[in-house]
Amino acid sequence: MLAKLLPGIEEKLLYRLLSENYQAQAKWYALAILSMFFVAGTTAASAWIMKDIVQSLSPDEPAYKVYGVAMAVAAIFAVKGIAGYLQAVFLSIAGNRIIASQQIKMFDRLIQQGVSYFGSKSSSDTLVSLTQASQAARAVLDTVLLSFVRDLFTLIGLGFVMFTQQPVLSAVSIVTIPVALFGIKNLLKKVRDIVTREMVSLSAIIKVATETSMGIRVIKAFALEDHMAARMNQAVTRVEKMSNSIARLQAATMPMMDVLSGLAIAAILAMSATTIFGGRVVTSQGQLLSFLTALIMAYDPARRLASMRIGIETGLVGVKMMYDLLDHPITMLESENAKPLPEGPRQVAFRNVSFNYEGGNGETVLKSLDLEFAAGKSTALVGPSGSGKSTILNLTMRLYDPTDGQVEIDGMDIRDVTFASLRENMAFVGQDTFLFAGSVKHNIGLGRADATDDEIIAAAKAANAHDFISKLPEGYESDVGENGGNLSGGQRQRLSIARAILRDAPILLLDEATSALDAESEAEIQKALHDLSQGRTTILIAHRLSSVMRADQIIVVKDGEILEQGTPAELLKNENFFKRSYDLQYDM
Ligand SMILES: Nc1ncnc2c1ncn2[C@@H]1O[C@H](COP(=O)(O)OP(=O)(O)OP(=O)(O)O)[C@@H](O)[C@H]1O
Repeated sequence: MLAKLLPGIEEKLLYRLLSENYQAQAKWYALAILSMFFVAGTTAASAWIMKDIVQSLSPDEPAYKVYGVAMAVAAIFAVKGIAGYLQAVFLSIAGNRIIASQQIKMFDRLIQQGVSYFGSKSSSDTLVSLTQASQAARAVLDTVLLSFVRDLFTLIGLGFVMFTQQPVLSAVSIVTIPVALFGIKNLLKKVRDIVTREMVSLSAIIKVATETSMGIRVIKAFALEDHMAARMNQAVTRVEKMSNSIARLQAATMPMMDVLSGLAIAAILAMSATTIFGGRVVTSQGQLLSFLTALIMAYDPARRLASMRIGIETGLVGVKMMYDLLDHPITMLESENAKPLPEGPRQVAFRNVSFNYEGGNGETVLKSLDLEFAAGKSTALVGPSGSGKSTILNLTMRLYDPTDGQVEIDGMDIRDVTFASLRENMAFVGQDTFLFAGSVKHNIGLGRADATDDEIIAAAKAANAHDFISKLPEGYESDVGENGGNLSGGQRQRLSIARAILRDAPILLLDEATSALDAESEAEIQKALHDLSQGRTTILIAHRLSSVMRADQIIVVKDGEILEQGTPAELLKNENFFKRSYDLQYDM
């Protein structure tokens, strides 16, 4: 119904926002609405009582009447004050709950999304949705409620006072309403467009800020300070401009309403001296004062009601962003019939797998691959940069689904396996080691939720990390800094190896797991990883061929196809890609 009263507004969006949230916060909204009735009632009463104040001051009236009116005035304003306070508090409680619940809902949706979703959306847009959009949802609900309940009922109350006191003059003042609405309609057209552009610019500010914080080393090394400052300046200026435009549009309703009310009051005053049907329009001073007070008091709620659509339009831009995020189809769904992996040796196989990235350059990254990673054995993937090695690991972890064919573990299509079971069975160490905010212990402990302190220390020892951790100011309790910024690349890598060791999973995936280590540490960790890989199905990617030589099997991938395959010794026997790379690296 509301949407019908507000033609032109995105009805579905508004209806959905209202139906989902009013129900969830019904108690608080009911209390807020109840308080609003009191605010509306007491506002009308405070105008009505003007007549009694004037009349009670006449010398003919007895003193007790003056006391009575004085007490009534005190009571009306006390109730109005309390109701106003309660209305604001209840509305805020409901509003803040809505912000919190929408943020949680959005994050739940976000975290369920597959990796491809994050590739297609910028992190700054996501941040704007999480912060601004939920605030916008609250603002729209507040506007609708305040305007439709408090302002509308206040106006009805004041209109009642006006009509009962001065029917003819009230009829005259109503003439101004269509004029005001016509003016507002013209302002509305621009609002949505400007607010949308403001949100985009806001996202640009966040993007520059995040990039500055993440890439500060590159910025300093290449003296990009001015470049970044110019980008920030541009984004900030754009938001400033948009905000000013919105403020101008919103404020434009004020002078319009001011002029209209001034004209109405002047016309009414002039008319009060007029005679209609042989009698003066105004019969008593008290009634005229009541009427004028009601008219002046009606100004604010009328202005808010008139500009309500601007407020709603502004907020709905954010609400749309919020629903875009909430409604975005989950890009990686667990199958309805998904089951945990049964006991098994954990052989991994690619059956006729083809794959290309959505939003990639359109080229097929993996071409009808048939691969077998023997259970409990280690297989090294070798090949030129961009040949598809990391993509093979991505598909093994089911970060993406094959475009064609299937990936199997012990003969079971991994699309039929629960995510929990799939992840439980795998440990991964990548070239970009990511650490989370918190202590060293916390970061290693993420490998297995129930790990004891002793197990964490044992994993750190196995990853050759215990010595450097012990030298940190607070040992295992030391903070790693944002994305491990307090640690060196090699130290971060050792922590992520410790995390994988702790996980103790039957399938081990290593993507350049030792790339950030110096030769000495690398040799030690190679040994640790080699020990770890014993009895586990291990797939490792390494550029240094020394790491590869320990593998049971080598698969050479080029342009998404298998070029060569065999044990290291077998491959070295013939003239081939692997042999040439080997000779080049060892300068033979
Ligand atoms: N998220 C992605 N979106 C689109 N294209 C991608 C994505 N990740 C990789 N690619 C493309 O897929 C191809 C294979 O990349 P992949 O990372 O698997 O190669 P790689 O053999 O592991 O390379 P490197 O040895 O350099 O790490 C490349 O052409 C790359 O540009």
